[in-house]
Amino acid sequence: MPRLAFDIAFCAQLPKLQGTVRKGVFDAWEKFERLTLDQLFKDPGLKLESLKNARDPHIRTIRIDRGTRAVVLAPDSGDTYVLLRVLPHDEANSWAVKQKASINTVTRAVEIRDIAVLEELTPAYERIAPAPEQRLFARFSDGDLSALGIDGTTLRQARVLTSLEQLDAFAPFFPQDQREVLEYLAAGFAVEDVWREVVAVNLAATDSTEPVNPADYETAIRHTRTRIALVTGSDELREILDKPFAAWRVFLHPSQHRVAYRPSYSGPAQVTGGPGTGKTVVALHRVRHLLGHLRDGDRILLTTYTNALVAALRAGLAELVDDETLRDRVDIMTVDAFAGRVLSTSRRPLRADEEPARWQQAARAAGSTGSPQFLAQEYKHVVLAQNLRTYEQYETAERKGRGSALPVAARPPVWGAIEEFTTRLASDGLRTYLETCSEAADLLERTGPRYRHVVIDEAQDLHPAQWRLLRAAVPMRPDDLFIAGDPHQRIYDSKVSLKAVGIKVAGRSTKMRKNYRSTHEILSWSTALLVGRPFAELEDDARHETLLGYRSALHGSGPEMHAASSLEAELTALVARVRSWLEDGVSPGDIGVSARFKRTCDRVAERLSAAGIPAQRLRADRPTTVDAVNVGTMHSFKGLEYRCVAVAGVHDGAVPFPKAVTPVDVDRLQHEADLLAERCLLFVACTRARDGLYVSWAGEPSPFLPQQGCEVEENGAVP
Ligand SMILES: Nc1ncnc2c1ncn2[C@@H]1O[C@H](COP(=O)(O)OP(=O)(O)OP(=O)(O)O)[C@@H](O)[C@H]1O
Repeated sequence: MPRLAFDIAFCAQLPKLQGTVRKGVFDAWEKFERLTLDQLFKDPGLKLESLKNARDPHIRTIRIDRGTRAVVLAPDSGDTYVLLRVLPHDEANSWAVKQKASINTVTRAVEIRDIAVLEELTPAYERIAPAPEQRLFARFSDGDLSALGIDGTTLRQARVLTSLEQLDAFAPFFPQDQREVLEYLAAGFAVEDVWREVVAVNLAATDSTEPVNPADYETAIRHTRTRIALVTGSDELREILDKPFAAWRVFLHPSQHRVAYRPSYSGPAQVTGGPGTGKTVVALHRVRHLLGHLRDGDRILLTTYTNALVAALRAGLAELVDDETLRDRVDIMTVDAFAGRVLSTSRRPLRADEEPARWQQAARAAGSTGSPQFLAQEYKHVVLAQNLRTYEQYETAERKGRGSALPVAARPPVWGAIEEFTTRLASDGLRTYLETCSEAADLLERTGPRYRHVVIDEAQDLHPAQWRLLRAAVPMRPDDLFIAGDPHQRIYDSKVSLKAVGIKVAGRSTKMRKNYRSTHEILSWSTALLVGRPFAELEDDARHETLLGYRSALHGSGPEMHAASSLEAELTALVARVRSWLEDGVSPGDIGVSARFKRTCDRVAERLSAAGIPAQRLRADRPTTVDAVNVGTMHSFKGLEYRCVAVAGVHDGAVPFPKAVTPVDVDRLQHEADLLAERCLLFVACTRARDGLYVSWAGEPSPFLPQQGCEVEENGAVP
């Protein structure tokens, strides 16, 4: 019986396709289910056409609706066809004639390459290439490359390349598995690592050790589980077409699948990786896996840093686990909310803006000369972080990570101020979030854990007191903690390693390197914001994390910069940018605008609304809306994503925000950590973008932005 399968590149197009086109795809799939191959070829509605001048006779097109066609792989053998792309009529034809399908004899998967473009590019690059020994892949032998699945044609083409930029130019046209191998090698990985990271994970999706038959597409399509979805029923297809989120459910990359669905980990496990590498997706799948093995009475805590992310996780889990009773066995909340629930306290959490005055009072009462900022940091980063309860403990405590000297003789008044601060809070019916976490951890350490598994997303910003609480929430057993995080996205001032809080993940840690969210152009620009800065690992702060091999398979236009002469002019240009995204068919809910300050966000939302563009401030319980542009601070954008993102107000004096950076004379190390956190904040805001990124400022640009080296143009655009 014929079948129509779907290529992952088509799924990536889905969010942008009109409803009528999706319906056309559904109808076409149904015809494949109903008709014989012979009938399909004769069907007047489908028009399964071969193409004149096609580089590969197996690449054909079918009609989807008036003016739209799908390009399909229609092999000679077997009766499974693969829908590769859906495009306007002429574009579909001109793309289709240039493509060639083949079966990778090492990974056993089907690959598609733009053979016409590759053949056109190669001689031009060959002419300007230096001597062979100076080229990009000179250090790899033909044998090594062939063992990794590079075929003769790709080998000739790859051999002319001399730089990463040239590889980037070729990459979108190369066959998919071979492209990945070349990108890993170019990023500095050894042949064995590439085998393990790319080839072996793809092979894991196959079930055969027989020699590969390069003409047997039926088998190869089944083996291409990382890129081709075989849809089993109309409900499944409807779900994929209606909820793009469902698409990655089908296409969980083998490296993600391996981590999420490993039957069991002997202890805490960790997944790290740059923005958009699917850490949240993996964490959600892990919850799904654990749900399948829960014993009676067992529960799971799925926790993260902000309320907006809680809402996103809740929505994500609902997409992934249909059974409501099963979902009810997962508590999804922030760590702070969990602490509040454990303590069931009626004390009100202290607001950040109330803190300095209270520290001032406490210092005065205790005769301490420490500034409110110094005392607050001492309490947070030394006392609470090390869980110090008595002056004797504090007197001898190491102040690791602090950049200010505090001789033992100077400690009594500091301790006095801290005691004064906490006592006054309690008597006024107040509490700090971290104090609550610490007290909740004490309680659980006494009364025992509440969960069988704890899964943590955005783990990089958690404080040691929060870690102590999570550790106490689950017994030390296999599969106790599953941790997802990225040290490059630390935007708060806690810098703690898992090792320091006694959580050992050695041997159970995986790093994701492939970004599924942003285009290569957005990603490389954003990554450059962090280049050259040291990032301590989440696992062990004595070791450094890198973004080596971090890459995106998606291509698109690069970020746009806009320099304005005043805030008014900046807002006018921003409104125009948002309007042009809308005119290009982007829906309002797919657009996010972020800024460093709430007041800038208010101005942006007002200006958009005044221009007749629906705009809404992000709310903790509703991270995105479908019918309005989402406007929020850079902090509130953590963990979210939008098709198009504008980051406004990126001027000197705002990014970094001086008040968020501890002065050097208060604490040198904290000063550096705060500056880095501000830099990461800009990185986080920019990496929320999938297809379009726009960054603007008025006056002097943020020193974090790459040098613009130009005057503000009349229209403000930076060339
Ligand atoms: N295997 C996959 N194939 C296609 N898309 C994927 C895949 N895995 C994840 N995605 C998509 O990539 C995007 C980023 O995923 P996710 O939010 O899990 O990344 P993350 O690593 O948690 O990001 P961040 O750290 O920036 O918050 C999402 O849109 C997700 O649906």
